[in-house]
Amino acid sequence: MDLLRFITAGSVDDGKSTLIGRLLYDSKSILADQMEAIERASKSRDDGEIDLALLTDGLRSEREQGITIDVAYRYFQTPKRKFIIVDAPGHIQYTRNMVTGASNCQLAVVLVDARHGVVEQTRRHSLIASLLGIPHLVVAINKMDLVDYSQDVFSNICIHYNELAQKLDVGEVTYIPLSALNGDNVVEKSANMPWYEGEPLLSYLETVELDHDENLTDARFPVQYVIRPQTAELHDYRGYAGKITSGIFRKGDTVTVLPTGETSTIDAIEVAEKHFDEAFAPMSVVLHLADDVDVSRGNLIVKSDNQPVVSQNVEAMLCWMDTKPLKVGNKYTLQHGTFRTRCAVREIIYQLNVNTYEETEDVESLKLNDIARIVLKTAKPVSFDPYDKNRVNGGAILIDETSNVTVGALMLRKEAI
Ligand SMILES: Nc1nc2c(ncn2[C@@H]2O[C@H](COP(=O)(O)OP(=O)(O)OP(=O)(O)O)[C@@H](O)[C@H]2O)c(=O)[nH]1
Repeated sequence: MDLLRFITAGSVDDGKSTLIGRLLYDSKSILADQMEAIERASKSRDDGEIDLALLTDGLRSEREQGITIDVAYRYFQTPKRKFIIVDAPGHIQYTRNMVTGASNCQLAVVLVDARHGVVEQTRRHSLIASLLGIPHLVVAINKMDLVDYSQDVFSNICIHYNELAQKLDVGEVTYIPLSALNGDNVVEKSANMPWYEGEPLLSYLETVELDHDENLTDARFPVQYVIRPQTAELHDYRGYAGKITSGIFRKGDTVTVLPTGETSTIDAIEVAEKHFDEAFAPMSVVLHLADDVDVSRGNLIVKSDNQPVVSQNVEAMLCWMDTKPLKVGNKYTLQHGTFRTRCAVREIIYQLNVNTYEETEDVESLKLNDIARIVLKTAKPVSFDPYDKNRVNGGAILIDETSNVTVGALMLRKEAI
């Protein structure tokens, strides 16, 4: 069964907790003891209704203990698919939370309160979803019960959002009118909105096509370990262990080791001591090469006829996640897959206004949650693909050298001149 990993984003009080609660409740993914606890807690309410937000928030506070970055993960399953909901709470540190949670999501649910329409947070969340290259976007227009389930209200928000989406590089956008509180169009199709011809949220989540999101073209294998047994009879054995992050490798393929550029062919592909003729992302394998080339941890093995950019000058979009500002000239560690190198901030090309999407030049420093296009100079060459072509091999992070904390998320774009 396949797995859909999605993030929910919305301003405080748009109804995110209620929506997640409703999804879990109506799809019967709540454990019996959790259900009893919620029913007990809800009894104290005047209307005696079950408070679905209690379920989500209860789980959230459990998960938050001891976690520095504020993202909670929730799992549920229907007969059709498994789901992981990445729940990034909507308060102040939203950019950082959303970036942290969303980088490997295939879908984002952006909540909009039907009474308020597109607001600042909607713009910010949509921008981040677009920067992170999330291929599917659901605009969930919630609290439709408070606007008399009006088709006009829904259509106006869709038109307004569409204008915004034009300015961004967002993938597929789907609009769903719903009431998380009453359950309209969450799991069951709503009788209150007969004018809506689309599916309820859950059926959309169950059926949205995910296969074409996989990058099967660029074969990329970051080396995690070199395996070199010391026993005499195995003295020829040398394998490279790691996880294929994209594409397909076959026995006999001509490959190049980056950044050195040495070339060889694949002699064998091994998974749990069995041999295979081919392997693809996201399999963990041991590759054997025909020649005794120099390979170490952090190197990238690729097919020779499809190579990434290899450069020490890298242009990237950056989400800054530290309270200490980033300044031009500052030095950090860049981590790209299994590869690490020191780097310096060469330039801030522009800073992006997260609400108007305008670009400001002549910026010398960035503060927490800022987004900018920058140039890094690295000590060793980085072997990367543009993020919009390959999310795994185009993503990287910046680490503070003294505290060892992740301070920035990078979407690598191209070689800088
Ligand atoms: N009328 C109506 N109220 C709703 C709906 N969805 C949520 N609410 C109410 O809106 C308020 C906020 O809902 P929450 O689910 O707590 O909001 P949230 O966005 O999850 O907030 P945080 O996750 O805590 O940031 C609560 O009082 C909900 O009962 C809806 O569809 N209709």
